[in-house]
Amino acid sequence: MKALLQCLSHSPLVGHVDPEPSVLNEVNRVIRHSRERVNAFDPELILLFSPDHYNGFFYDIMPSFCIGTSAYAIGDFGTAAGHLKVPAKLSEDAVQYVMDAGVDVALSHKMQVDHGFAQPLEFLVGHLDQVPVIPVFINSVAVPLPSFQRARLLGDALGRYLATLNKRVLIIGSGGLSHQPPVPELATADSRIQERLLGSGRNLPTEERQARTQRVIDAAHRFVDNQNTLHPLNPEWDQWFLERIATGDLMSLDNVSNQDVSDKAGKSTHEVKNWVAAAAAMAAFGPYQEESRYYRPIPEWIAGYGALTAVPA
Ligand SMILES: O=C(O)CCc1cccc(O)c1O
Ligand SMILES: [Fe+2]
Repeated sequence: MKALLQCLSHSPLVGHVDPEPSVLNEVNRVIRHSRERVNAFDPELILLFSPDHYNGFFYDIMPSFCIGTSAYAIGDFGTAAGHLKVPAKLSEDAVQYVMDAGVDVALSHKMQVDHGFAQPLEFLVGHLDQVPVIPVFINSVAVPLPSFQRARLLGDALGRYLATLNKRVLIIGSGGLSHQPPVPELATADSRIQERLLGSGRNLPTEERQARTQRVIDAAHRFVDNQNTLHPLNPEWDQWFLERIATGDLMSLDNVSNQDVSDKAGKSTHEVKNWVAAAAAMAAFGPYQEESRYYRPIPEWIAGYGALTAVPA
């Protein structure tokens, strides 16, 4: 087997605001099962699609997509900090391949990433530097956003690139599903936060980092008490989306409009484009089939929380 697809929601609230033990145990079993699956597959290379939450990408220059030849995780919310093990030459070749395929992806020789990248690596392989990983950023919060179709085409091009390498590749899509945590927006932020979104947030002083973390934690507690304090989770939308990914029905997602997703499922739901890109990359190896699926709305984590594993058909 040449490729394994693992899509997984992330939330930095894991360990900070947890659901009741029965739910937490259930999710931990799902994650453990996925980790065992990954371990059995024994990947030689990981292709990791993830968003960022104004920790590494800002409005000074905001690309739709970016591939890193080197990446450093900041360790927000207590997630793993440090350098990812990035195969620089393969990442750079991937950029060229994707450009030749018609998707003008950005490149970073010094990519700063957050829990979106670190959490799935921790959960699925244990460490940031365990297995070589090509990190791919998809802008999922800073409007204007790329479309579902472009995310699919990015994934397809990267999948075709990977298929030339003749390696066992684990393809990870990190993020989603329906959710809208309190991420600031440039249009409505006060001038201090605007400065942050324009780039000064790249290296937040400790107290500001703590305040930012606490603000999200407080919002999660309020959301658990009253699910109208943020955009409600949307299990129906999530299930519909999961079915599209599970069945490889990716083209039909091309017609999903960004406005519709924000309205129905919340503004951070665009993170699911990382699942779309990952699934498209998997499909470049040939037809795939779902192996396992999990879903549960978890207000404590401000997340429609899902996991989906697929293997070649
Ligand atoms: O870092 C932030 O400010 C937002 C964090 C955040 C919260 C809940 C679910 C997520 O998927 C997420 O990324
Ligand atoms: Fe996120």
